[in-house]
This record gives sequence, structure tokens and C-alpha cells, in this order.
Amino acid sequence: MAYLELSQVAFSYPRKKTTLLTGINLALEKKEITAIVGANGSGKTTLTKLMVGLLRASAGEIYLAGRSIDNYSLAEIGCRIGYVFQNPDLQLFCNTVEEEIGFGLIYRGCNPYTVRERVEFYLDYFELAACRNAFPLYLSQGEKQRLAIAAVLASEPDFLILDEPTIGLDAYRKKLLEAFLIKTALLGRGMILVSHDLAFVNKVAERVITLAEGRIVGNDGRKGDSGHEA
Ligand SMILES: Nc1ncnc2c1ncn2[C@@H]1O[C@H](COP(=O)(O)OP(=O)(O)OP(=O)(O)O)[C@@H](O)[C@H]1O
Repeated sequence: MAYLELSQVAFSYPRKKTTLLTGINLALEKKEITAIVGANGSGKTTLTKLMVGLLRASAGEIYLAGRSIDNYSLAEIGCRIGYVFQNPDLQLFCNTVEEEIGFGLIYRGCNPYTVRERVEFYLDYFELAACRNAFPLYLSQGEKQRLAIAAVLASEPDFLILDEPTIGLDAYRKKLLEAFLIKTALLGRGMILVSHDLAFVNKVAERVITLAEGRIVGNDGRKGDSGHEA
């Protein structure tokens, strides 16, 4: 069984007459970078929220590491799947940039030395060291986006979901993110990118899932094209 599997998943928002997603079958492996693309409102973000238990499927089953997602608490899912929201303001809550990066590690009980080491690595990698003591919500949009990604990556979940990770990033930072995501996948941490940035998707993703009218209308394996298989 794949790391994350969806079997005949359907979903409708309460009080909406139409079914947003229907008959969704997907098998996602660790290590692989999969992009989900589709028009505005096609249900990309909703699909990822189902995968992390923020929403419950109206029909079908979702399995995480071989167990139904219904048997996990949200905290247990959060330890396995890191989620970077489209709007970083929704997930930044600490008083400083460095606390934000270290929070997940401290919560998982990492020793202070490991916390310090990883915080320094991510501050450096995402070029956030100069604002280490800044209040996260006062950062620029691009800095907030980098911080949200750094904070999720720092706690090293098995799998990542990044919703529009390139919004607010300049070309240089997109290049850094691209390299880091590819390296992360090669180390065995799979991910889903929800994105309208097709140039970025083409560089990074090994598989592209296209959603339209509530269904998967494209599931293209592109291994080899992206040039980063192990
Ligand atoms: N909490 C909610 N209650 C009711 N309808 C919702 C809710 N959240 C999203 N929707 C609706 O569900 C549909 C799909 O939204 P979703 O955000 O999943 O699409 P998306 O493909 O990620 O869009 P975008 O590309 O614009 O980010 C939209 O029509 C949206 O208005």
C-alpha cells in the first residue's frame, strides 16, 4: 500500500447542492513530488485538507501509512504530514522567527542542541537569519512564505503538502526552494504541491494530477523529465 491512498473519495461542503469531488483514487508514495493543478475552485485545496483530516470525506476511504485516517488524531497526522497553507498568516503564531522554526521540534521533544542546530540551518538556508528576532507577522509576504515553509520542513515530517508555495517568492528564492524540495524528496520525504505556477511544477514535480469538474482528469507520471530521480 502507498504511503497516502485515497479510494473512491467524494466530498461536498455542507449546504452546497453540488458534489465538489467525486471518485478520487490516488496513491502517493514517500519520496515522490506530485503536483495538483486545476482551475480556481476545482477543489485542489479541499482535496489536500481531506488528506490531513481537516475535512472528512463524504464517501470513500483515505489511508495514511496503511491505516484509515479516521483512526488518527489531528496531532498524529500533523506529525506525519507537514502542511504549508496558501496564506502563511494562518500558521505563524510565535513571537520571533527563530521560535517559529524551533516550535515543532520542541513540541516533538527534540533535545536543545538539535533544535539549535536545525533552527540555524533553516535560518541560513531560507535567508532568514537577519530577521531571526523579528515578529513573524511583520515580515514581508515573501519572508512569511519562506518562514512558513522553513518551520514545517524543520520538524521533518514524512510527507509535505505545500499549497501555492511559490506565491510571494522572487526568482532567486524559487530556485532555492526548488533545489530544497528536490533534495527533500530524494531523502525520502514525498510531497504534494498545489500550484498554478506551471513553470515551477514542470521543474519540480514527477507527477502531475489535474482536477476538473470534481474529478481527476489527468495523472501524468513525468519521472525522468524532472531529472531528479534517485
Ligand atoms: N469552507 C467552505 N465552505 C463552502 N464552500 C467552500 C469552502 N471552502 C471552499 N469552498 C468552495 O469549494 C470550491 C473549491 O475550493 P478550493 O479552495 O478547494 O479550490 P482550489 O482549486 O484550491 O482553488 P484556488 O485555485 O482558487 O486556490 C470553491 O468553489 C470554494 O468556494
